[in-house]
Amino acid sequence: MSSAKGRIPVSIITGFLGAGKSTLLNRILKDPVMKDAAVIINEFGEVGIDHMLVEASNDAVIELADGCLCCTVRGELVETLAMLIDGMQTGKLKPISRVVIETTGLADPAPVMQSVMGHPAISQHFDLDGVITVVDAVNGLKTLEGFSEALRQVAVADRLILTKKTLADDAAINALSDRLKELNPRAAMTDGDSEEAGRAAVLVNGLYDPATKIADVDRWLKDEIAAEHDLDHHTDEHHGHDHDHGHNHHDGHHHRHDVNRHGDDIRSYSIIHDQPIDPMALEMFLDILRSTHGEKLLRMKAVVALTDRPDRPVVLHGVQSIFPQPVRLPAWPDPSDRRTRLVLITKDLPETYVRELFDAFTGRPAIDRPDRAALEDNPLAIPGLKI
Ligand SMILES: Nc1nc2c(ncn2[C@@H]2O[C@H](COP(=O)(O)OP(=O)(O)OP(=O)(O)O)[C@@H](O)[C@H]2O)c(=O)[nH]1
Repeated sequence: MSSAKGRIPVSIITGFLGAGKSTLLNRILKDPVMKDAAVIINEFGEVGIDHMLVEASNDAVIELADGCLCCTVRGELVETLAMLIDGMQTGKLKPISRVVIETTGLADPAPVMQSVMGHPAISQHFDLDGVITVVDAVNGLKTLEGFSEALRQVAVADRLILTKKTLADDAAINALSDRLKELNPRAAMTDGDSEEAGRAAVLVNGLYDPATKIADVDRWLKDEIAAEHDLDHHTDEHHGHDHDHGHNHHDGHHHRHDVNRHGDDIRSYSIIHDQPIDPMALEMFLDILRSTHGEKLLRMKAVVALTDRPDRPVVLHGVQSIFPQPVRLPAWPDPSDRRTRLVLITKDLPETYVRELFDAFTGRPAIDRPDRAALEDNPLAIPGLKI
């Protein structure tokens, strides 16, 4: 298992065409903290002018040995990241504190996230810190209705930044905010006009505080925040599946979030389990989920208690079928809360299917459901697999 020590956080700034990504990036680059950051403008091979619009200030750029000032690169992201590692290892580049990638407006962020997380050589050096999605208050709602890329950008975000609020009326802003909370109740929401939006701190959304390298599971999973939202709006939707774990933050731990009203089926929910899990059972659960429905798994984050070392939780995250090597934490960040917590964002994948699969492997019996032994024998035995 890998550790976070010495790894470089990578932030992805995404958002639909014209939402304000470059404007935001320009502001953030003025933060002195960004002086050792590398910026990659991901053009996906298109001829783009975005890189010319980023006013890289002297403080915010990496000096390459050949005198090239700004690491503004088009082309393959993996090659670019590999080039950064090579540059640092050979001393041609000074150490980079952070990488920021700005995607094109039409990008599905998943391949960008996978480039950071899925490549063995790259994921050894870089950690996906988070996805920051810029949403335009004027056009955001329409864009979400018309473009699946925009939906995905919002669904996988760790933070949403709402721009152009001065150009929109309150009713439109409220409608958009509600929709964003439905699609992604766990994302932190930042006002694009605020001072905060222009600070490098908005890029910090990962498991580790880059300064201390200490894991902040609560901030990363944000399941408690989402739970409040769920309880506010969907108190009648909990199904009878809760576990007694001795915490009283909220009554139920399985949060159904129905966002079907626009015809999409993006859901965000968490699974909580209070007993340590057999590592093999976890592996089988993930293997089946990935191999049968990987493309529907927009994002997953988890902290898991395993039976082999229940005192040292394992952290994992994944995008579609790509899961980097899990990280073993030295200890539980909050020793009073040793529950396994999985947060999933899925598209067209019924929540009950994921729950039943998890329950089958973690040994919670049910009369009408195959258990782990039956699934290992025949993974197709799980009901709903043919969805
Ligand atoms: N009023 C207002 N205008 C904004 C704001 N953010 C961006 N803009 C304007 O919106 C336009 C598009 O902004 P960009 O930063 O280029 O947007 P982008 O997302 O990088 O655009 P693409 O790269 O084309 O996808 C520009 O004219 C900006 O000046 C904002 O918060 N308020």
